[in-house]
Amino acid sequence: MSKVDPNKPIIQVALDLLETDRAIQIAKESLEGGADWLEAGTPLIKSEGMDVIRKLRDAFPEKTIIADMKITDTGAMEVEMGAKAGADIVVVLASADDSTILESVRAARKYGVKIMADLISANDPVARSMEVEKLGVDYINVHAGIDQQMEGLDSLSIMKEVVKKVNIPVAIAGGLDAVSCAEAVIAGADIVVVGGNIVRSSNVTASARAIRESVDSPAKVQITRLSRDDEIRTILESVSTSNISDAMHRKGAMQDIFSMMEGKKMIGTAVTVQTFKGDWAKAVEAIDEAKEGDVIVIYNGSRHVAPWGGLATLSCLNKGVAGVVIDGAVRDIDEVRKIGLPVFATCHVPNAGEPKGFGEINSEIVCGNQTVNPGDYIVGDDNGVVVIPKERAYEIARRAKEVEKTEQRLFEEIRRGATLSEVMKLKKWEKH
Ligand SMILES: O=C(CO)[C@H](O)[C@H](O)COP(=O)(O)O
Repeated sequence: MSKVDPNKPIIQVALDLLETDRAIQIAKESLEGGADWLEAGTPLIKSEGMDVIRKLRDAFPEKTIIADMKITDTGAMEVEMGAKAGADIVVVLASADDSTILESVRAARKYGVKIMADLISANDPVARSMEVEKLGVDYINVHAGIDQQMEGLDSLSIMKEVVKKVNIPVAIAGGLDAVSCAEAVIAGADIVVVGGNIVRSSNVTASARAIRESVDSPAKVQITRLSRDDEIRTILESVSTSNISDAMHRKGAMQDIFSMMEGKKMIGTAVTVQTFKGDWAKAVEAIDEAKEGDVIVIYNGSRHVAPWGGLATLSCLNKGVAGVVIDGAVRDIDEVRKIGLPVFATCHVPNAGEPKGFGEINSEIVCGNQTVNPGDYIVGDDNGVVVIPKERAYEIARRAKEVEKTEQRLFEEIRRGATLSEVMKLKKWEKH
């Protein structure tokens, strides 16, 4: 049964998956890495029903099992379901009505299980944590939900307040990794709830072990703070344009624009150029406006006359510009390739136009059939180029990272011998 030793923080692995057999396999691997408690995540319970709790209980008779049911109503009935299926702890939303929390607590006492109250989306989480403690819950979970995390909410600052106000064990959840787990433990967390950074890892055991080491020796973990822009760029470095397209629900990919040099990745913030067939003045003037780490994004609209070539590419390299995207043609492709700056364009041709000077720098443009504003994040690789609106850059980067993690785990399962349709249970998830 569930106990919390103040000197040994608990790692609760959140099995946010869709299939029981994969959940059991990943649970085994995470236990090997040092995880303590197994949580049947909300998506897993919705996908497989309470039977997943029964199967986890059969597979891991000695382990503490949490049913993350996020109960909002009919507290007694749902706690009974969780308890009878074999859970030790049942999760109730702290934002549920007091009557639901009280009924959940009463049923928990009757069936010999504990209640964890999840503060996700609670209006005043610190005040609510004190109220639910009085209502009799056994644990509090300070939780930034997965969608909230993607928009930058983190649970640590709230948890630091909650631990000062309640006497019951406090869990923390929401995108935790080895570094944030260490910070949470230093700040007083008794339980760290980790989902994606363990269960979507290609090496679940190693990821769980890294969390184990960090919660057991948090002082040894190096904590670095990045600016938001650096954080976005660091995440975007580790994902592909395909991952980003998935994260954007297939929006954002430029049409008919291709890498002119295979194997070169580009990440940067847009300096936009609107110009006209072959007029290269504004395109070249934009190099002087660009800062290090920018990408020059040009609408030129001709496949036959290039507004860009080798000399402009070399000027960009000198300024630290991250790359160039042209809805139109590029020339001097041999020079451009030698220089090595990432250039993406519709095609390459020999013809240059004239520097007439029509057009504009840093206005909204359409490039590759996508709207691009100055400052939007532009990512290019061998798949093509995607535009991420600057207002959603952090969120999309985080979501793309989740896509990438999920794919890494799928690659690992296919490497072990399964086919893609087996891993994804395609037949089951075809539309009914
Ligand atoms: O309950 C959840 C989502 O509502 C997750 O289980 C919890 O947030 C932990 O997962 P992650 O570490 O991926 O955020």
